[in-house]
Amino acid sequence: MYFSFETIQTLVIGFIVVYAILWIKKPRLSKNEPPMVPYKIPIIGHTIDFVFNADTFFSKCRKHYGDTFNLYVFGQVITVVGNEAPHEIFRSGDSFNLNEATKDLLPVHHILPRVNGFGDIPHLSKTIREEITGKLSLYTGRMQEQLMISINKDIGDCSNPKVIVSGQNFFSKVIARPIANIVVGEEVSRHEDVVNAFANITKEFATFFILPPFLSFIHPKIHQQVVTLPIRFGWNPIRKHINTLKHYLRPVLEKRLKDKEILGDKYKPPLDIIEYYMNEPGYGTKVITDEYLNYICEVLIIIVFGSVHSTTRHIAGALYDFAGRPELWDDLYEEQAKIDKECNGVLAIEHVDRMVKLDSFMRESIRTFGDVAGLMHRCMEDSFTFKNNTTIPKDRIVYIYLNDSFYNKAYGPEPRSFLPYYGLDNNKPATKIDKNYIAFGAGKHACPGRFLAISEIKICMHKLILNYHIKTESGKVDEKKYAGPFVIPHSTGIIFENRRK
Ligand code: HEM
Repeated sequence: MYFSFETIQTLVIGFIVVYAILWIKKPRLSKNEPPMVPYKIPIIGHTIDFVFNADTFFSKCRKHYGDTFNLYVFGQVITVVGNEAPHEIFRSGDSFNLNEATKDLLPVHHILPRVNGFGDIPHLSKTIREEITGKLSLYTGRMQEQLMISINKDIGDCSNPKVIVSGQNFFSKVIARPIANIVVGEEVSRHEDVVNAFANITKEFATFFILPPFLSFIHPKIHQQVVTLPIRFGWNPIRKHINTLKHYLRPVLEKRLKDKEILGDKYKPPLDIIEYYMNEPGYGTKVITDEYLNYICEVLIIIVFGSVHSTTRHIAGALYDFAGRPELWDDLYEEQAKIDKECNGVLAIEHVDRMVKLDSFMRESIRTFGDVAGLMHRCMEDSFTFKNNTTIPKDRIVYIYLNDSFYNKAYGPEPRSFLPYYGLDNNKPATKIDKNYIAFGAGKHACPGRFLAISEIKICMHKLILNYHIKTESGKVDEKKYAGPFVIPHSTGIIFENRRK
C-alpha cells in the first residue's frame, strides 16, 4: 500500500491534534477528591447518562461510589452529593453559593447592573422575613382576592367541562397577581400589564438556558461567551418589563411622597414592599427620578425572580398530583368545605393553618416533585473538605442528588410512593425543613419566602378544590418527563367542571 507524503503528514497532524485535545480535556483532579466514576468515551464522559438517564445513573453511582462522587459532564468535572453531605454545604454558610453556580450562564450582573446581579441577598432575606413572612396575616385576605380574580378570569364558569393545560405557563399569571399586589401595592398591581410583567420576567431569564452547553465540550468559557453575546451588545431581555413597571410606579410613588409631605404624621403608609423600600436607608428617595425608578425596579425584579418561578412550578405540580389521584378527592374536599363554612368564604391566616391535610398533601407533592438532582452550589473557598475526608477545589460546581434525600428510607420501605399524610402523621408541615426535605435549602440560606409560597399555594388549591371537580385527561398521574436531571412541567390537560353547590 502506498501513502503519499501529504497523507502521512495529515495523519500525523490529525493524531497530534486529537492527542492534544484529549490531553487538554483530560479531567484534572486535585488531591483527595471524591471518586471519579469511570467512563468509556473521552471528552463525552458521563454527559449522555446525565442528560438521558439521570435517575438510574445517579442511583447506580451512589450505590457503587458512596455519598459523594465526581462525574465528567459537558467538559467539566462536577461533584454530586447524596443525602449526607448536603447539610455540610447548607451549614457551611458562605463556603458555597447557589447564585454563583449559575453566574457563568446567567449573567444577572449584566441584566441588572444597578444592583450588580442578585444585589444584597442578606438585606433581601431580611426584607422577606420581616415584611412578608412577619406580616403574612395582613396579606392573607388580599392574596385570596387576587387569586380569585385569576381563577375567575382564567378558569371561570365550567358548567360544561373545560380542558386547560394548567402547567407552568398557566399558573405563572395566577401566582404573579398576589405577589405583584404585595410587592408594588394594590394600585399599581391593578394593571394587567404589571401582572404580565411579573409573570413573564422569569421566562426571559430562562432564554439563557435554551441552548444546551455543547460548546462547553471545547471550553465552558466558550459557551458562556456565546450565550451572553447579545447582552454584551446591549440587548436586555427584561428592559420592556422594567419600562412597564416604571410607567405605573412613577405617578403612584410621586403621589405618596407628596402625601407624606402634606400629611406628615397623619400619612397612612400603604402596606406593600415598595413603601417599605422607600423608607429604608439606601433604598429610599426624596425625589422620583428616572435613575431611582431604574434602580428600585431592579431591586423588585430580584424578588420576582426568587418568588414567582418556584411557586409556579410547585402549584402546577400540586394540581396534577391532585387531579390524578381520585382516592384523595373526597378527603381533601371535606377539609376545604369545613374550613370554608367556618370562615364564611373569607380566609384568615388561622384558617390557612387549619388546612392540615392540604398542607401535608403539599409537602408530599413537593417531596416527590421529581428533580433528580439540582440546587447547584459553587465552592467559594480555596478548597472544601467533607466529613468523609474527600476534598473539592475552589469553583467546583456541586449538584445535590435530591432523590437520595427525598426518596430516602426515612420515608418507609417504599419511599417513591406518594404518602399524602406523611407530614400530618409526623408533625412535619410543608414549610419545615429537615434532613430529607430540602426543597427550600437549609441553614443560613434557607428560603425565607417559603411561608408565603406555601400559603399562596394552599389558598389557591383550597379555592380550586372548593369550586371545581378536577381531573387529569388521562384519569391518572401522568409520567414525569425529564431534561437531564430536571423534571419538565406537565403539558397535558386538566379537566375542570363546576361543583354543584
Ligand atoms: C415553592 C416555592 C419556593 C421554593 C421551592 C424555593 C426554594 C428555595 C431554595 C432551594 C433556596 C436556596 C437555599 C440555599 O441557597 O441553600 C431559596 C432561597 C431563596 N428564596 Fe426561595 N423558594 C420558593 C419561594 C420563594 C418565595 C415566594 C420567595 C420570596 C418571596 C423566595 C425568596 C428566596 C430568597 C430571597 C432566597 C435567598 C436566601 C439566601 O440566600 O439567604 N423564595 N429558595
